[in-house]
Order: sequence, then structure tokens, then C-alpha cells
Amino acid sequence: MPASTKFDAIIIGSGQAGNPLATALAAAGRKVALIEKAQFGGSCVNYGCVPTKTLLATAERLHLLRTAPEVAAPAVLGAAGLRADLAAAVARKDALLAQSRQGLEASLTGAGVALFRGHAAFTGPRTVRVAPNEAPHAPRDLTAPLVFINTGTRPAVPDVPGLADVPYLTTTQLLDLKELPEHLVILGGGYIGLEFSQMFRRFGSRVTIVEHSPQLLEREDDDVCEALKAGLAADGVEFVLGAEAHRVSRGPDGHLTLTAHTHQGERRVRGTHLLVATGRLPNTDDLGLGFAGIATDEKGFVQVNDFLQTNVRGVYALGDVHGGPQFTHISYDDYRVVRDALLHGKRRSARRRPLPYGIFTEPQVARIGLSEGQAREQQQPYRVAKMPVASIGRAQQTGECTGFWKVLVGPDDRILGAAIVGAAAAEVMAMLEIAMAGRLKYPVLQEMIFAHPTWSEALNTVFRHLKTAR
Ligand SMILES: Cc1cc2nc3c(=O)[nH]c(=O)nc-3n(C[C@H](O)[C@H](O)[C@H](O)COP(=O)(O)OP(=O)(O)OC[C@H]3O[C@@H](n4cnc5c(N)ncnc54)[C@H](O)[C@@H]3O)c2cc1C
Ligand SMILES: NC(=O)c1ccc[n+]([C@@H]2O[C@H](COP(=O)([O-])OP(=O)(O)OC[C@H]3O[C@@H](n4cnc5c(N)ncnc54)[C@H](O)[C@@H]3O)[C@@H](O)[C@H]2O)c1
Repeated sequence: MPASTKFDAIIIGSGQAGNPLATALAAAGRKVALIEKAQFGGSCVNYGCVPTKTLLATAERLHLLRTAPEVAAPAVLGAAGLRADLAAAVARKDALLAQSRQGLEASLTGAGVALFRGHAAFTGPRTVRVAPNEAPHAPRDLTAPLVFINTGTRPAVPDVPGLADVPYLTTTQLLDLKELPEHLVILGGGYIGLEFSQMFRRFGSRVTIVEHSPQLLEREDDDVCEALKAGLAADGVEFVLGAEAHRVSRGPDGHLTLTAHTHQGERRVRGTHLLVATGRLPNTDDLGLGFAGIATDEKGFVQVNDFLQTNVRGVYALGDVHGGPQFTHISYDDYRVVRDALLHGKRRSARRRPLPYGIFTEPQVARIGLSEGQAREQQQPYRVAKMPVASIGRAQQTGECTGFWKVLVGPDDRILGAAIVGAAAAEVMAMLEIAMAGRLKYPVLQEMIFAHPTWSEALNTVFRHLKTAR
């Protein structure tokens, strides 16, 4: 058995909670070990938010070139046929990622955090064995009274016959593709599938989304789903909804065929590449949780209480690995919950907190608080203000007229929730979130002075459309 090294805290996984927590604990004088089996920065930096939004920027520029005449700019010769230089776009993205990783590693080591590169697994409640990535290093046992699990998730691959026998792509692999797919078929129309669909369509690929549910984003109101679908369809993304994929095969030409039952009968979708984006699984199966007695749910997500503590004393789980909404800002807030409890003696629940989120397509979709569906489910009385983006002055000037703003207001005139589909949606949503946090009544926003001409100015006008919900 390897000799063990004692720490005050061990963090498993360099995710969006683990990194700032390591720094904060080290700054407070604790001896901290951070173990990462792949790349520092976790999913957000390496195969999540940052690479996708960096590549989406390339896709958006291509789109702007193609659509220049819409704002009376000269047509770019050959713009309609423009294709992304994917190798160059991926190199731009990789340079940014390398810079982020280097900065992160420097700040962790600068703070005095001991970094371990290797796979970590529990051998006991507060003992973790690190199997180093590189031979000939021997395994190391680390012990600490506090252990934080921040191991995130990986792509879930559905059990579709034939899928395992074809060279399908996960989101992580797609981010490194150097040649543009001729026809990308995407299994799964969730956040990831939707953002990638527009990215590759604008890069120049044909794109088809095959989604299990009869509509995209099942949890959202119908008008939100329809508006997003219409926006993507306008770009040329194709959809096969309500599709039960039951076979995948590869022809002699290397092309892949996905066969699905739909309400309209059997559909065969043939493409050159297949992306699987059907949700994510927690990285807990090889974490030795059984040796520590740490409880998980039936899908393997670590069970935690309101304060992110597991059933084992001193062991916490932060970020995507404990289930619930999978967003960088939520993982980061997990860090704040734990930091405040451990370093500042302030207990705050990780359950009762706002949940803003955005889908970074065009049109963007941004959400906060209750949807109409949720308000009805909870029998929460509400009035709703819904206004087309096309009526906003800023939209008329820029030509970005797609979508709508929808804000729900309670009987006390306070904002219950909102959905914005359209340009700058996620930025405007932040303002509604601040209004909700400050418990402002809607007339305050209606009468507030906003700089002209901004998107935010429409907060003056949206509430003129308030109607009692039926
Ligand atoms: C394609 C994509 C796009 C996304 N876009 C957005 C977005 O726009 N906005 C947003 O808010 N969220 C987005 N997300 C979600 C977001 O990336 C995650 O919610 C966020 O990064 C939270 O991660 P985390 O802190 O749980 O851990 P992660 O960042 O997932 O980090 C976990 C780390 O643990 C390591 N690890 C796992 N097991 C072990 C082990 N046994 N030993 C050592 N190390 C281990 C992993 O290698 C990984 O580095 C996106 C995700 C994906 C996949
Ligand atoms: N902009 C953002 O904030 C952003 C962007 C990307 C990812 N993320 C996070 O990453 C997480 C994972 O994203 P995701 O898109 O993989 O998961 P998801 O759960 O959002 O969507 C998966 C989709 O795949 C469908 N599906 C599942 N099995 C299927 C099958 N066999 N055939 C066809 N369709 C199937 C589901 O119905 C669902 O619509 C999200 O929960 C999100 O929190 C966030």
C-alpha cells in the first residue's frame, strides 16, 4: 500500500467549483490537493462552454457575411457558398483553450495548491488513491478530513442497435474535427444538439436533428420551442421529431444511416457524420464510492443535502456530478455555498437559488424563474406580458427582428419569470434577474430611464402588453 500524504482538503476534479474552492481554501491557509485526470479546467474550459462559444463566433461571422445585403451592405462575392476553414477555426479555439488552461494552472500553483495529474478513486471515507497519468509514477494515497467531489459528467450514449459499431462522434470529438462534415446528423435536440446544429449549418454542412420528443426543449413553453425551431429552420437545419431511433448502420461508402420510428412512419436519415448528444452521465462509476459508502441515485449522481454534503461526514459533491441543472454558473455557485459555510460560517441552501440560463443559438433563448407551464402546474396566479421583438426599436435598426419577450408577473406586481427569444436575450435576462432579486415591482422597470437606443429599453414597453393568463 502506498504511503499516504495528509492534506486539509482534497478536491477531485478540476471543474468550475473545484478550482475556485482550491484557491479559496489555500488562501485561507489550508493544505489543499487538487487531482485532475484529464485537463485542468474541466468541461467548461476544454469541451463545453468556451470551445462551443468560440466556434459559434466563427459561425456567426460567416452568417453575417452571407446576410450582409439584409442591412444594405454590399453582397460578398461567393458568400452564399462560403464554408468554414474548420482546421483554422479549431486552431483558434485551441489557442484560447491552451491560454485558459495555462492561466488556471499558474493561478492554482501560485495559490499553493498541490496539483496531481491522475485518476482519483476513494479507498475509504476520506482516503483517495491517485493513479498518475504518466508511468513510472507510483500510485499515491492522500487523506484529508474534507473531500470534495467535482468530477462532472461525460456524454451518455443510448443503447441503439448498431451504434457501437459505427464511428459516431461525441460532442468532445466533434470539437476537434478538422474537416467539415457534408451532412451532420445529430441524435438529441437538447442544448448541445441545438447549439451544434446551427454552428455546423453556418459552417456549411447540411444538418439534421433527430429528437426523441415530439418537440424541442420539452421543459419549455410551446411558443419558446416553436420560435427556436423556426429560427433554426430558417438557417436550413432539418428536424425529425418524435423519433425513436432503433438502428444505425454504415454503408460501403462510409455513410451512416439512422433509422427511426416516427408518427409518420419509419424514417431513414443518411449522413456522413453522426453526433450523439443525448444527455450526460455522472463520472462516478470508477470513483470507488462504494469503498467510502457514498450514496448515489439510480443514475449514479451523488446524493447531497441542501448544503452539498453527502451522506459521509466531510465529503461534499459540487457541480454536475450531484445532478440537477448542469450549468457552469450553478457549479460556480456550489463553490460559493461551500466556501461560505466552511470559511465564513454562513450557511446557505444550494436548492433555493435563481436559475438563469441561455441557449446561444440565433435567436438566443434565455430563461429565468417560472415558465407559463410551471406557473400553471404550481397553480400560481400570473399575468403575462408578451411582445414581439420586431416591435423593439433596436431590432428594427439592426434587422434582428426574430423572437419575442415574455414576462410573467404575480398578483403583487413582482416578476415571477421570463423567457426571451431573440438577440441579446441572455444579457437582458440578467436585468430581469436583478429586478427579481431586488423584488422590484414591474412598474419600476416600466418607468426606469434606460439609455436609448438599447435592447434594455424595451423593459419600458413590454409591460404594456400585460394580460391576465387564461
Ligand atoms: C458541449 C457543452 C457545452 C456547454 N455549454 C454551456 C454553456 O454555454 N453554459 C453553461 O453554463 N454550461 C454549459 N455547459 C455545461 C458546463 O460545461 C458544466 O455544467 C460545467 O462545466 C460544470 O462542470 P463541473 O464543475 O461539474 O465539472 P467539470 O467541469 O465537468 O469538471 C470535472 C473534471 O473532473 C475530472 N475527473 C472526473 N473523474 C475524475 C477522477 N476520477 N479523478 C480525477 N479527475 C476526474 C474530469 O476530467 C473533469 O476535468 C456545456 C457543456 C457541454 C458538454
Ligand atoms: N447554453 C448552455 O447553457 C448549455 C449548452 C450546452 C450544454 N449545456 C448543459 O449540458 C447538459 C447536457 O446537454 P445535452 O444537450 O446533451 O442534454 P439534454 O438533456 O439537454 O438533451 C438531450 C436531448 O436528447 C434527447 N434524447 C435522449 N435520448 C435520445 C435518443 N435515444 N434518441 C433521440 N433523442 C434522444 C432528449 O429528449 C433531449 O432532448 C445540459 O443539461 C445543459 O445543462 C448547457
